[in-house]
Amino acid sequence: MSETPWHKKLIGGFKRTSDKLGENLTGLFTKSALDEDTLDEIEEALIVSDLGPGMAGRVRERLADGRYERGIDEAGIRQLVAEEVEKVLAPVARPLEVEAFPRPQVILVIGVNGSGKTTTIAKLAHLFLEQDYGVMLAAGDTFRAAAIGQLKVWAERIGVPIVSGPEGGDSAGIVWDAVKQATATGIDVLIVDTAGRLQNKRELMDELAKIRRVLGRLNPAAPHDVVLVLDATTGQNALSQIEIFKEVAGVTGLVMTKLDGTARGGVLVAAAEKFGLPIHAIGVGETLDDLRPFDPKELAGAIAGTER
Ligand SMILES: Nc1nc2c(ncn2[C@@H]2O[C@H](COP(=O)(O)OP(=O)(O)OP(=O)(O)O)[C@@H](O)[C@H]2O)c(=O)[nH]1
Repeated sequence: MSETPWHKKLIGGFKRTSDKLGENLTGLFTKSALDEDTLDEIEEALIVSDLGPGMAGRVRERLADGRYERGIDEAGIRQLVAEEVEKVLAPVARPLEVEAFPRPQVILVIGVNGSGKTTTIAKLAHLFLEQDYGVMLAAGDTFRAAAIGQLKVWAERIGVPIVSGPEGGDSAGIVWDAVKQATATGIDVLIVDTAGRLQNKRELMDELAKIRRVLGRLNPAAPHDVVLVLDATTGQNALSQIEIFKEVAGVTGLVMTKLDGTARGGVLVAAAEKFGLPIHAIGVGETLDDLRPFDPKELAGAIAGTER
């Protein structure tokens, strides 16, 4: 495996998760036969590591199939976990591709405040710029002046145009202007920030529906992507957010952030297993280079702690 800075970051980012897994498994390794009690404890250790009941059950089954009659050590269990995690992540690992025709491809970014939405938009824009695409941002979260200001700062820093309006302005109107401008200037990707007021489901739903109607009038295929940003440090709460946003916004894919700051990285696997939605990228830090599409094998190794 290559020792790129990203690889180091990935391993470092998931260190807390894999350490926690190790902690939960400590004392369970046995050189004698794996009895029912030990299998129960291993299954439990995987569940409290946020990997989800499905994963825990499968690892247990594999351990119980007789092959490990003479026991298994920590490295052996980690290897099994890595294999099972890779099986779950491989089908959902799907980078965002720019393929809309006519351009621009419109990406709505949704998520609760504080999930890392603004930073993720900047990071995505940076990724697309690296691939030589023309990128524009739209400050569709007009609910808070700070959100507009923050996005403007990012736009300036990475050098992309941004369409914004005043606080309390009509977000659908901003999106309309942005699509017009993006089309006129040959932009490839338009990334739209949206309000994250999950507290008021009705308002949020109405606002997103209005944005969709406006977009649809300019291009029936838009929005091409509806990307939900999730904060991994919220653990199981991230799973209920997927449920709600799927209902109100028709989520097409996920980005999970802050995997560096948490021992709850396992929730990424639980989310993949429960919803099967594409996972476009993961965030393992605050800088622009900290968002990357991921390699399922590499990520599985980082989560299970087989790569250090
Ligand atoms: N450690 C870490 N911090 C992150 C990551 N992504 C975002 N953050 C930080 O999380 C905080 C919130 O991120 P924002 O991008 O402002 O989140 P937001 O969802 O737009 O939140 P509002 O601006 O409150 O709507 C910031 O301090 C970011 O630097 C990540 O992958 N890792």
